[in-house]
Amino acid sequence: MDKLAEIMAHKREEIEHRIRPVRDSELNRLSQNQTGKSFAEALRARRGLAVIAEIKRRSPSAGQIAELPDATEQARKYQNAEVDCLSVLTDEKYFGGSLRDLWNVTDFLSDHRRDIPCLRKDFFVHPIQIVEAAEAGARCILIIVRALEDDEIDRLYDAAQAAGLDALFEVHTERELDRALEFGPRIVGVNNRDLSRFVTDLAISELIIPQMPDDVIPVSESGIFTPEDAARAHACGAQAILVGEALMREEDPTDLVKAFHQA
Ligand SMILES: O=P(O)(O)OC[C@@H](O)[C@@H](O)c1c[nH]c2ccccc12
Repeated sequence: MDKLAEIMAHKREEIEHRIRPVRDSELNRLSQNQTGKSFAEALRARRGLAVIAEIKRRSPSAGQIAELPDATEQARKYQNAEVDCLSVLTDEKYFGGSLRDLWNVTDFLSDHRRDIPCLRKDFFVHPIQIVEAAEAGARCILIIVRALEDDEIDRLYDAAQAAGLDALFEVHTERELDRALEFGPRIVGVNNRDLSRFVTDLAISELIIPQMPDDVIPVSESGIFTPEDAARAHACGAQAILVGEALMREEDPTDLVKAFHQA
């Protein structure tokens, strides 16, 4: 079994005991709590290349990246570095994150009156995870096209919209882009990393981003370490980059974020 299939199988099992029917009325109520910028608005507000900074302790491909007992410490660094959005990994088993991290981070941001929208980065399969995301203060969820059936994507995207959340559609091939576009996404990320084999190649963004229609916000994800990498992503049309490991490894990410913004 490839790694993504293994993670998805685990995720389906992990959430099984939390699954219950989720009504539109519940999602609509959640949408009323939201304040501040949406995820898409924050990306569009940046002139030049927007930066989505990820809080990630470890991953199946990189192994251990950072100890980080408290996710808000990293959120503070990212906030000071003036990133445009945050991505908080909430998967425990493979990435060492938790839903608690997301709650802590969004509490921290609102305590400091910082309007930085957060993505709940996890393997979404059921609308209950969208309820959890919205309750924890996320403004965006992730839809990994390769990992889901069409009817699951439909159900997740409908639920996200009912809850007032954006969805980042993640693709890795041209075929997956075509599939994603059927759903009318507003934000599409090209994962430069093949989640089945963990090979990373920026040429994947260079192939796929130019094929996106003008009304989507193109994001280049994974394997971006240097300002030159960011410039490559920007040059092929990315409006935003999603960066985890490179920023997690900086004692102070300010200079690197600045260089990414100017790439
Ligand atoms: O640490 P990197 O190489 O900068 O990558 C960040 C992000 O793109 C990556 O963590 C990621 C992209 N898609 C995912 C889906 C699930 C978990 C993680 C991911």
